[in-house]
Amino acid sequence: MSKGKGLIVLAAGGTGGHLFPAEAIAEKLKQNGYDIQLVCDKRVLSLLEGAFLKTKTFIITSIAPRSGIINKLINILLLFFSTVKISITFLLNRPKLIMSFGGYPTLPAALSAVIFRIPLILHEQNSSLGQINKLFLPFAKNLLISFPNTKQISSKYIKKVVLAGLPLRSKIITLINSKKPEKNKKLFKILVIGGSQGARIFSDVIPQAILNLDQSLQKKIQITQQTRNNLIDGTINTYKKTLCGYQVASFFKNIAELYQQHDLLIIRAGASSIAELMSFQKAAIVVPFAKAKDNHQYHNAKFLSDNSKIIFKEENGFSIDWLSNCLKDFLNDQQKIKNIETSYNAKYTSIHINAADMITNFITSTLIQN
Ligand SMILES: CC(=O)N[C@H]1[C@@H](OP(=O)(O)OP(=O)(O)OC[C@H]2O[C@@H](n3ccc(=O)[nH]c3=O)[C@H](O)[C@@H]2O)O[C@H](CO)[C@@H](O)[C@@H]1O
Repeated sequence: MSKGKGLIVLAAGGTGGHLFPAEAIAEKLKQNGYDIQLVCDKRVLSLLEGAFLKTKTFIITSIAPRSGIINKLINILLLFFSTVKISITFLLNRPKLIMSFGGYPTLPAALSAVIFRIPLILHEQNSSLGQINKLFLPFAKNLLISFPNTKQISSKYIKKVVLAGLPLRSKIITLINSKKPEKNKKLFKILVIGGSQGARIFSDVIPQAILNLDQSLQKKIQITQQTRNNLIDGTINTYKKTLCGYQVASFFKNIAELYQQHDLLIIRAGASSIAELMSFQKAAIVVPFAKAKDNHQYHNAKFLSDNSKIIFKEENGFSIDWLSNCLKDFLNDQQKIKNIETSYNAKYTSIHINAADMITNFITSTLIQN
């Protein structure tokens, strides 16, 4: 039973890219006296932290989304059962509002919201509208978008669309607003992040590119790399052949400190990574995941490269030779880092920093109007 201002359900699943923006909103809504419930799938359970640690969580059942008709049928059946279960909890708990962050694990909560006529607000993290958000847009009260000119939104629903930005967790905002640490002039620090799940291409290319450099340049590099569990040993084995300093792990919880401490980021173009990069205004090489649905990472990276001088490199051009030359250029002229850091279009550098407050106010006023 709700003790505070009422219950709000947040639906997010699949990856950190969906879960972390929801966590940022949960923090704010809790501070504002709302009770929160989370609907997610089991793939993100290991990522639950902060506001979600003490939040009632409803786990929807599904299997990994693979191609093949049998897999699809099983998933449809499991999603149907989850919808029935969630509908029952909605009947018992009567949430005031459902906010859905897209991805198929949000389907049961969004569908239950439509069935019981509970106000539904959608949040789209990417520069291109995802399938599940597209499906529910006709029924939703509003669609909050993270980037201007988000693609794939039918002009019929344009009045529902509000540019809100991508909410960042408070532990990240605190560091964005804090004093930058002094730069270590002797070392060139590189941070490699492949989204919440790591990226194979970074383990295939980056250690070899560093090995290709002269030893005098290798010595100047300190690299912190996130990669998949099964790639950690291979990645470390190549770094052992170089003279660079290295740290390799499958996930770093202190991501904001790492952004602050490093000179150059090599990252995928997941929406949260892009929003964090824009907010920290770091030098970066951005390599979109070519198989992302509707090529949404390409569009995220394109928006960023249209509004800064970051290096936008598609997967097919991200080769060992190309990266060795690129790193050589940075090591020989570190002014290049400064040039990128100062190139961000000021119009968009604070949008994501303010997004959690903006969205919380939006939800509060939506509830007052109802
Ligand atoms: C492969 C894929 O399709 N990924 C999608 C997924 O996000 P995915 O989780 O891959 O990527 P995002 O960049 O959106 O989010 C990653 C988040 O994890 C954090 N992080 C990452 C590594 C680490 O060691 N520590 C850490 O804290 C990052 O700071 C960031 O907040 O959903 C996003 C939102 O719909 C999409 O834009 C991405 O394209």
